[in-house]
Amino acid sequence: MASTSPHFEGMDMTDTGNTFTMTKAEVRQLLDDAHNGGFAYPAINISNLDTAIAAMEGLEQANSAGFVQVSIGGAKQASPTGDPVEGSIIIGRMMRDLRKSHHVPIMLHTDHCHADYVDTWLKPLLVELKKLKDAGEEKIFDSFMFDGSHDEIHDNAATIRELLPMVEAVDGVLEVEAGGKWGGMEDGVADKAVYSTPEDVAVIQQVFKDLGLDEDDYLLAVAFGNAHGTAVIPDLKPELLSEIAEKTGVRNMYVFHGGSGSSDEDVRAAVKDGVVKMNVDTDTQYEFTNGIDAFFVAADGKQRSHRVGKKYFDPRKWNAAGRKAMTAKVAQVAELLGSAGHARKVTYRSVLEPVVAPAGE
Ligand SMILES: O=P(O)(O)OC[C@H]1O[C@](O)(COP(=O)(O)O)[C@@H](O)[C@@H]1O
Ligand SMILES: [Zn+2]
Repeated sequence: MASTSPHFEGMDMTDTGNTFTMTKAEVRQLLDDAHNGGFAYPAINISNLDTAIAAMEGLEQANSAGFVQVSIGGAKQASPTGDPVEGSIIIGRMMRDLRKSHHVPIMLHTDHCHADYVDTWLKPLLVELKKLKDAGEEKIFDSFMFDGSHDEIHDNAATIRELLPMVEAVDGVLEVEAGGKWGGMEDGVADKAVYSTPEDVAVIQQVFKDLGLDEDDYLLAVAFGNAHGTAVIPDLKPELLSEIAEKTGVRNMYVFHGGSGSSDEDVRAAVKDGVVKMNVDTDTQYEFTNGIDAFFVAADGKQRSHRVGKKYFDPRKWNAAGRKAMTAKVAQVAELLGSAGHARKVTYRSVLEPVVAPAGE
């Protein structure tokens, strides 16, 4: 039944009955906005309260929608026992609460789950999230990434086939990767650039088609010479994205992994060639820590004095400096990606309202 979105002003769409948080249909709408508008969303990795606030504040300041995401490393860090499932839920609930203080659409995402972690992270997490959903708890994550790019393409496809119903069951969107055959520089596996092929992408597209989904229902990372971390990117070929779209006959919702360290020119070219989401971790980590570093340089050693150094050694003070520097970087990424100024106005359920629906809602 067509009705107005509970969260986006003036948006006509199918009402999924989910009055809590962003629906899958709304995520799809945001991706469509980016593709049609020729821009991409920042996807910022976070690992704690301060980095989460910095990511969300940066998006808000830029008036940009975006993704805030947690990797397995971030999730383990957030768990007192180092369990990534527990950590994802802890940090996911925190992110869900934090975004309610903002007015831009913020999608909550779990980042890179390699095939090796599917059984210990993504699958058990999806099982737990379904239990929480069935108990009436407000949705936590909007999307999930499975990275099967290290596997042979049909093994990659088989895992996607297994995961999709589990992701659908929690109203989520799946991000997948049709990488160079064995991963490569993009995932820190090899030291040379790798490139996805239209044939590999077609295998992945078929999995979704078979399940009645189209290319706007999922996110697709491909290897086009990109690299995670601090690696320099000498052989980026953004034009490969357009080429694959043309050869496979569909536009694809492309994701740029390892956005850090890319030149502005390369990023703009990738967006022009169809990227709608760009992951950034290393560059925002760098800004956060450098903000803190500058704070301590200015403190000039006073933080070591128990008697006079309180306004320097108080963790709130130096974390605030890191947060401020990272916020500015996130806003800058949104400007570069062109998403700044394009956010739909969003209304989240208040953080003061219960996260478990009263019976009958
Ligand atoms: O393992 P970490 O440090 O949490 O970060 C990993 C993440 O970095 C991102 O690729 C972003 O890449 P950059 O760090 O190169 O910006 C994520 O997609 C990736 O999974
Ligand atoms: Zn990747």
